[in-house]
Amino acid sequence: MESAAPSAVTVAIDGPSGTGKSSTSKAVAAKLGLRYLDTGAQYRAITWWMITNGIDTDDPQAIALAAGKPAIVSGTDPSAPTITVDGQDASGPIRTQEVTSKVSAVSAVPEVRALITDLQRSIAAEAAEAGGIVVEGRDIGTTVLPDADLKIFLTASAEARAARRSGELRGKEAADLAATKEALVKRDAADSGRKTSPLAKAGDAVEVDTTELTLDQVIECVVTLVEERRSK
Ligand SMILES: Nc1ncnc2c1ncn2[C@@H]1O[C@H](COP(=O)(O)OP(=O)(O)O)[C@@H](O)[C@H]1O
Ligand SMILES: Nc1ccn([C@@H]2O[C@H](COP(=O)(O)OP(=O)(O)O)[C@@H](O)[C@H]2O)c(=O)n1
Repeated sequence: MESAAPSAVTVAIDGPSGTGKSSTSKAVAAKLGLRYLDTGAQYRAITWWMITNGIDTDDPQAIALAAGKPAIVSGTDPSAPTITVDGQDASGPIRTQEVTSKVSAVSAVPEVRALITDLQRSIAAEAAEAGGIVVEGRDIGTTVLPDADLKIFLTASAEARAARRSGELRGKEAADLAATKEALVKRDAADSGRKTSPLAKAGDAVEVDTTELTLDQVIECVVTLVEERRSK
């Protein structure tokens, strides 16, 4: 007799920058045949659109008024995730230091969060019909998908996270370790301190400290947690 296909599963992975959310989520989704959504990329995309359209990113009212204008589309194949804004590939421009330094201000605007949250929920609902999804961000377990089957909250020391990030930047945009750490801690504080759905661990999330773990160990840990959840 053929074994039944595994039931659909929705996994929420949250945590601050550099804890390994993207790398882990992509690998776990690929291994388990799930879709993958990088919600940070969506906030970066709307920020990039604001900058290129001359909207003052220090003006929440101007951001709120413009928030509905760009069409942001995420491709959810974990082996080749994509992000477009008004049909244009935005995967490169959303990773610049300028976008990184402005994204917390844009993502704190409630109108932006409401629009992007709706988008995320519809992507997750569609994926639930096709095996499931790993969604990574800051407020997935607390706000976007409070009924997710499994919630993970990744942490790591600021030192480890800065070292990982500056390793990525080397040769591209010069950034020393101290400056990277300072920018990262500042962004954590902004994301954790905002009023509307701040970066936070959901009460029912499993916390995994990745400071002393390799990426492969983190992936294995999350795959095991998903499989345990699926077998219940
Ligand atoms: N456990 C780990 N040990 C060492 N490096 C890691 C680990 N997890 C992720 N990385 C590396 O750190 C960088 C940031 O990881 P990423 O997945 O983008 O984090 P996040 O999405 O949480 O910001 C990447 O270069 C990634 O390869
Ligand atoms: N669910 C989410 C995801 C990201 N964000 C915002 O988007 C920014 C960029 O997220 P990201 O996941 O690309 O950041 P990194 O972890 O890659 O540095 C964060 O600093 C938050 O301001 C958010 O507010 N809510």
